[in-house]
Amino acid sequence: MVRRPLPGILSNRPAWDRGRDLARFAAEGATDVLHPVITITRGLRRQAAWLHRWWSTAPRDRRNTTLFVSAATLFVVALLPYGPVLVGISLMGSAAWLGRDRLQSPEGPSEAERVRLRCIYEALVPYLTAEGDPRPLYRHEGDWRHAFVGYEFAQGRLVSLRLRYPAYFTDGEPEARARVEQLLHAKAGRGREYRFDWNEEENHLTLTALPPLPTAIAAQRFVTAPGETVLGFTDAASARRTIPVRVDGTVRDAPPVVWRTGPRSTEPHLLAVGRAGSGVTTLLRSIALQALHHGDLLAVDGGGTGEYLFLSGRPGVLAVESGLAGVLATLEWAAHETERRLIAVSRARQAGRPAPPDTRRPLWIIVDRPTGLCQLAEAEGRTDPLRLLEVPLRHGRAAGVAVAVGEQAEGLDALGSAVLRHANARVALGALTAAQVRAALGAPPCTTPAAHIPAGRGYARLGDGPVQRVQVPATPDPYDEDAADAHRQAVLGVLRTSDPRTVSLSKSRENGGS
Ligand SMILES: Nc1ncnc2c1ncn2[C@@H]1O[C@H](COP(=O)(O)OP(=O)(O)OP(=O)(O)O)[C@@H](O)[C@H]1O
Repeated sequence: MVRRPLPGILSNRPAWDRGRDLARFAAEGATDVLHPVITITRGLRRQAAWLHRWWSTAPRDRRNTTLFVSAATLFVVALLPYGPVLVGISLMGSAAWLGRDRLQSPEGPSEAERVRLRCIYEALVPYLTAEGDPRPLYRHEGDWRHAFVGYEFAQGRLVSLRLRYPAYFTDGEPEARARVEQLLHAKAGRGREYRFDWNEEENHLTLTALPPLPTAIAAQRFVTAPGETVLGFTDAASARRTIPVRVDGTVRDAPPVVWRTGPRSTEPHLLAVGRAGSGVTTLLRSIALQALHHGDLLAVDGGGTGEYLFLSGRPGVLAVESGLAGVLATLEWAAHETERRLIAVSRARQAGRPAPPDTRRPLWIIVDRPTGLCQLAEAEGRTDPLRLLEVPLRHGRAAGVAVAVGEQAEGLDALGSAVLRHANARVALGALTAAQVRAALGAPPCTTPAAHIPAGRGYARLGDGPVQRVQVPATPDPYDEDAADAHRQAVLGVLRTSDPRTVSLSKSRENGGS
């Protein structure tokens, strides 16, 4: 009888060799048997990670809506016959699909990406190492994997990088941060905007390449409550909510920067600064259009360019002035009106009555480029227009008067203390230096400058809040023939909807009236 040979692992090889083979054999067998479980677990983990990422970046209102819809769907499914079983099977199926081995896309960075990461690591060595550190995180020929805890590339370009830094790095000093940010900006690829999030508690820095903000949103009636004004649109991650906007004939959600005015506002007045042609007038025009839905408006055109003349004679527009005499008369009236409202409101409050109706409609004072007029007033020995603006600035909040001032960045110092003290909603537009943005907002810009800055692009800061990127909606002078026709028509469309005569006419047409 022929004796069959024993399997290799049971042959007369050394005992330790056989032990190792047995262990490998058992591990391979277990992996084969448990493969579906491992795949599904990996898929579930990927689903959970995706959900966590979405949850931490989505605006709160969207999270609440999704939570509500999911809970309602689960409730309905639970009532259906076999509903929970079917949901379980679908979940496992999608987890198995997500968790499959993706052999085509090998884990880890490609050779070119590894070279890029190593280059960034080496460049950071002089900035993040201190003499005497026995185990430096950053050292020449060191391992970048210990320092870079997360990274992402898209089409060969770095789009996010999360790095650790030693606890002794002076991350509280703006200059030290700026040095690291400048270096990363250069190494990660110029031409894009980057945001840097410093986590001082955990000694982590996250760099994120930001996509440009959309520039296609034009003037329109925004879905806001009374007292809310949309200054522009920002990143989804830094907005608390989204609002529906019409863009090229379709409606989509966009995250707005909303400025609140009125008696409970902590930033009742606004100051916008920018370079020439950066879009300050456009922002003030956009504010004026929104103001007309609920209030009355005074417009002072200090530049005398006639860019507010389209507002003259519209319902709710009390005056549009550009000459010094007219401006002084208008601002004097505004100061008296503020005092009158203040007295009326205070008397009503003392008598325990609600504020009288003639104080409730907000009054808006839009002042574009006042410093030129101040110079003129001084030369002619007349009252300083900014001095007349002090009463609305000081008492406007209680009296329902909101002031929005626009000025060139170079004229910031000439604005006077009342504007700088009371106008706490701030916007800085155009290609300003970091120092100019800091002077305008009281805080540095939250991103590196973009290579191309479209008109209406900049930063906004409400009070002591965070600095946000902002893109002002395109709101040209409708009589400006150089502006896009669609944008001019959009402005005229908003004016029509805020005209009570047009609104009542269209309502009566809808009701079949003549
Ligand atoms: N958000 C925007 N979207 C599209 N175009 C804009 C936007 N903001 C401004 N523009 C365009 O840029 C040009 C300059 O805008 P604007 O007059 O508002 O700037 P400014 O800062 O007031 O400058 P100026 O000193 O020339 O008055 C205009 O042609 C305007 O239509």
